[in-house]
Amino acid sequence: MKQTFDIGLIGLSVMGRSLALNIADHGFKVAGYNRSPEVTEQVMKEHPHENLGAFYSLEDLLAALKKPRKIFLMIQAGRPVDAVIDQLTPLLEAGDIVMDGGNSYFEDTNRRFAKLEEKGIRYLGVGVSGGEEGARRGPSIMPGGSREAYEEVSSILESIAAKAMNEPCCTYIGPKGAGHYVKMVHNGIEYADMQLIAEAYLMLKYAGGFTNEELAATFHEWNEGELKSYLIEITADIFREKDDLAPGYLIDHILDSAKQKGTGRWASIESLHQGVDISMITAACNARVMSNQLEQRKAASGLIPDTLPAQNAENIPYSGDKKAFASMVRDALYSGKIIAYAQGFALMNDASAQFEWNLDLGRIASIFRAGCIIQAAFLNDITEAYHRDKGLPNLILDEFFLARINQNQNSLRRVVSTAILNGLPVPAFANAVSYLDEFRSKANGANLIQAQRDCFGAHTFERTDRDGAFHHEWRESL
Ligand SMILES: NC(=O)C1=CN([C@@H]2O[C@H](COP(=O)(O)OP(=O)(O)OC[C@H]3O[C@@H](n4cnc5c(N)ncnc54)[C@H](OP(=O)(O)O)[C@@H]3O)[C@@H](O)[C@H]2O)C=CC1
Ligand SMILES: O=C(CO)[C@H](O)[C@H](O)COP(=O)(O)O
Repeated sequence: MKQTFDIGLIGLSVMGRSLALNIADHGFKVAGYNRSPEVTEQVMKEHPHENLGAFYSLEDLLAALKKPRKIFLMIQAGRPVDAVIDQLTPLLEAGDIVMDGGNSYFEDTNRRFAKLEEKGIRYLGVGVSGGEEGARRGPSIMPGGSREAYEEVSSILESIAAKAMNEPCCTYIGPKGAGHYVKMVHNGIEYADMQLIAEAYLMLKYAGGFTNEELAATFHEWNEGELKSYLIEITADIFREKDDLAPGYLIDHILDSAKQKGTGRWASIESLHQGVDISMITAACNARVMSNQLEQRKAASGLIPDTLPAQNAENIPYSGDKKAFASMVRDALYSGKIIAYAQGFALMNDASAQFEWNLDLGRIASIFRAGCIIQAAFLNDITEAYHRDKGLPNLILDEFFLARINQNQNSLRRVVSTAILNGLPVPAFANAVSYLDEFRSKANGANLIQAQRDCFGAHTFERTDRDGAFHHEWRESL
């Protein structure tokens, strides 16, 4: 068989077929393969393309690829990736390049990288974001692993990536699993951003009495300013969608219980390992978990009133000025968003040091500007913040974001207090305030924790007035 294909794409489900067609559109010849042959047949029937060829065995697929062979896996993360790598390995040669574009756990990517490196096979863990539409028209791409291998596939990946200010939203991230790590944090930020938007919706709907049309108009207006982003844009449109199975709006017929595939949870678990506070991302994961407790929530809502009747009068959230109320929620959302992104970037900053990955956070922010789910106008501001200071330890400390936080923190506090007084759950907003206060406060109460630890376990403490580790014989003189 003639080796005429530039790249092999394994997995032709939603993401794989969209990427295959995107690559084919850019003039590269793509050899497509899917475990279930009927999927391949369907793709070829529904999306015929002069640069896309169908293959029904891995042997035939590999025989058709130019050397060194470039293979892109776009399959279910976890065991399937190991299974396919095991099938591919005996067919591969040293120098071939395997890329995993799925949402793989970065530690799995570290392991696969090392295993294939022993055989001289070059491995890239490639984070891809943008959903089906992004994959088809231009995703944000986060490749990590062998840099030398990246240089050989960069022309393909950079040509299919989204473009922001004429720059491809694709860059080499770092060694081993760094690309999948960054995708994991991207998804963690995605969870927090979505949770903040959901909480803003709760506030406007239940505290402010906004109708779906008013919600749509408000979110559309927000999308014209600093909050401009893909998630705000789709949210605005979601409120306008009419139901096709029942009267009214679709949003009001969707079960109040959110699913997750796990990438946000990985970010949260990893933050505990690393010792970095990403409380808003963790809160967003927990909010989805709690939303799944439908039976218990139903029982509890009948048992626990949202506010004490005597206090109801004080809890009236606003005077009736919907514009002013929306403006307060908007400012709170913007502050919350800054803090959520600050947490995600702080986690990556720490990983960069701990794993010696030398992550370029400014460049990472710049590839999030288009193509991905968290694409937002303010990623330009994050990019600029890292241009001002490459080693910025926390985004909140950048002059631009500091000014915005100081301008809007009052709205954030008012939204959280209004929500709490009215029994509306706002875990992401509440964690944003707590994080800010823990970050800015001169006193966190940790001196008392240290005293307790030393008292019950002689764990020692440091002093404010002299160096060293001290132990005190507590309660002896009492
Ligand atoms: N959907 C999305 O919006 C996004 C998805 N991703 C990630 O991209 C990857 C692909 O996602 P998506 O397109 O949604 O599809 P799925 O995650 O649903 O995966 C389906 C694909 O995996 C293949 N597969 C599953 N098990 C095996 C196996 N043991 N051996 C070989 N192939 C197997 C399926 O083949 P078969 O048809 O034979 O079952 C099919 O091609 C996932 O890792 C996902 O997390 C990343 C960004 C966005
Ligand atoms: O990777 C993605 C976007 O970048 C997926 O859309 C994301 O995995 C969705 O995650 P979950 O199902 O956990 O909400």
